Amino acid sequence: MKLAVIAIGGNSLIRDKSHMEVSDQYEAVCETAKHIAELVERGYNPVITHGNGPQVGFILRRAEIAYEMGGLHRVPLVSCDADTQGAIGYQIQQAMDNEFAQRGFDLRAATVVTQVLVAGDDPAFTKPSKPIGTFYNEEQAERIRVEHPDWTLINDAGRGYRRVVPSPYPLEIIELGIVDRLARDGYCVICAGGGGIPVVKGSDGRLGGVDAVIDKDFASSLLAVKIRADLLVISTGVPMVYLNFGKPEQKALDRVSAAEMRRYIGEHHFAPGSMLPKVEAALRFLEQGGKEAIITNPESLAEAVEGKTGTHIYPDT
Ligand SMILES: Nc1ncnc2c1ncn2[C@@H]1O[C@H](COP(=O)(O)OP(=O)(O)O)[C@@H](O)[C@H]1O
Ligand SMILES: NC(=O)OP(=O)(O)O
Repeated sequence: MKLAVIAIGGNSLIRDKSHMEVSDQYEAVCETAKHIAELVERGYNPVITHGNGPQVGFILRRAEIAYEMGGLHRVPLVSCDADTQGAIGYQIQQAMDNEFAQRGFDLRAATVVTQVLVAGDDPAFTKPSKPIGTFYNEEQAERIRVEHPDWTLINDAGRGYRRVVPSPYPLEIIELGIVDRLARDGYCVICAGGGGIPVVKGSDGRLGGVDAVIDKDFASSLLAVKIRADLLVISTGVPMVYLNFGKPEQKALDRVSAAEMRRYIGEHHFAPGSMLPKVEAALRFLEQGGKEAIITNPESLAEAVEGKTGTHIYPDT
């Protein structure tokens, strides 16, 4: 069986502002699980990673409000990262197991709490860039700037304002050996949730958590390289990547070489913080031995793997 790393976007698990309940997310997870199971029918063992941008922001804010109101303790961002691995991992694991049982597959899902090593002196710690939590409109953003002068807000790809936190680059997946073994033994592994729980190594070799949110596309790309995956699939809110996205002359990309993609990056076709890291993550996988990367949305997964839709990126020949 071939190994496919499938990275599910945090935003793609939240359909819209009127569907923000945990049950709504579970519905989105179940829908995505169906499409991932279709990949098993096409000969792939899925290794599933997921984002946590919206969810980690909600958890952090909930804890801050409880602290501000008095009575409850603070919760560090790194603990919120770990919480998202448990909560989202639980939903994906249950949804995958239900799907496998219904289809009569002899396959089980297993979630691995995953730590990812980052550099303590990564410049990202002084330049917050990872959007988390709620999208705010202009008026709300103005109020937040006054009420929370310590927050950094950015305009997230024209979709609204969001709080940003440091996002250091993933260097090493601590539980890689376990993930690799489980995947090669035929388990459907869910790991590196939210890009992994960021940790640094002290001079004594001991690991310790740091407050940040790693980009799950970069972590997924590192994972795909290290487990020598046959395919990296980045599942997000759009069926394909576009040139001139959102403009009348928008053009979908179906099959492109890494060199072409690099040229489009230079022409600023991909929004930083949303599509750009996905394209860069795909390129990193291809530069380090990967044969194919696909960017598409959950409902198009099976058709994309069959080459009927999605954006397929190939290494330079
Ligand atoms: N050139 C582009 N082509 C397609 N989508 C783009 C492009 N530039 C920005 N986007 C936006 O990026 C989004 C994916 O980023 P995001 O929602 O942050 O990812 P995630 O699904 O990992 O949470 C798409 O849904 C789309 O709205
Ligand atoms: N951690 C992370 O990259 O999450 P999103 O995919 O939700 O942005």
